[in-house]
Amino acid sequence: MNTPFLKMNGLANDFMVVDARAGGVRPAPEVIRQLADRTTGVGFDQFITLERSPSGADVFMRIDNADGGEVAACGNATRCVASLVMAETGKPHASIETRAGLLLGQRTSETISVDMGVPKFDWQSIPLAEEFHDTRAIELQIGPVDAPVLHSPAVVNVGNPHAVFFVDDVDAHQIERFGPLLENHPIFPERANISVAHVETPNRIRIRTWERGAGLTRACGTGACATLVSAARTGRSAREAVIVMPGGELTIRWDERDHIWMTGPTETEFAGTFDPETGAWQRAEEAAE
Ligand SMILES: N[C@@H](CCC[C@H](N)C(=O)O)C(=O)O
Repeated sequence: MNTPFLKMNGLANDFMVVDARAGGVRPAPEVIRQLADRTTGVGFDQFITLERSPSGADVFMRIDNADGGEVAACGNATRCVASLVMAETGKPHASIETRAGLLLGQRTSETISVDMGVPKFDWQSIPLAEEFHDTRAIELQIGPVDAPVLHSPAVVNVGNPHAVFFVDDVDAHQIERFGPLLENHPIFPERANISVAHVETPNRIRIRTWERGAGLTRACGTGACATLVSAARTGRSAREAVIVMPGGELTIRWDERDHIWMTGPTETEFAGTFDPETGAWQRAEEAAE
């Protein structure tokens, strides 16, 4: 049980972070699933491994969902990693390489801002299993054909695939029930993250997100980014808004260069050690007793 880790979160969307640059080891998928369990494991939404960047960025961030599947983007974790790198280097900025591309983070007073890159709207980039020329509202619905519960989502790739259903009340829908159905719908060959969004004002949107590979989370950074660009491109919101989630608020801005900026807090909860082979773990303070 000798591999150190940090337990961190961004608005209660939480992560187990391991530094492989310092000898840490990324466990096998079945051990990640075991560690993700909130009763016997550390409990988290994503497992984050920091590696040396082959492209000269400050760090390469590898992302595994709680189900053990590797994915290319994680907004809240990107802020947490940016915070760690800036503390390490003493610089007010950080470059983070991911499978979705190079992301730049910067400290802004008490929070962290990250340039999450440019959204992709074409159906092949989401990706979708069939051609849709207008991805602002695709033909997908849940419920009776003549009275669908949810329908016509906007879809976008912000480093990962998202579907956003615009509704009048995000708490009026059983996202725990329809989330898995939509996440695994055949229209999404790589599955998808599913959000319901209520545009309260052009600058304030409330969302709940069922995450691919993690389920219902308290916040989703890429979900917030996907929602903002989908609301703005359909004329429902401005290009900057506060996104309100059960775990807290993010400010998302879609700038004039088509880049999405995400700003919000990060938190380090505790340190610990674990065995990457067995999944045994303990908090640092327990080890000190
Ligand atoms: N919680 C993350 C999203 C993590 C990955 C997502 N579940 C996926 O599978 O694409 C965020 O804050 O963006």
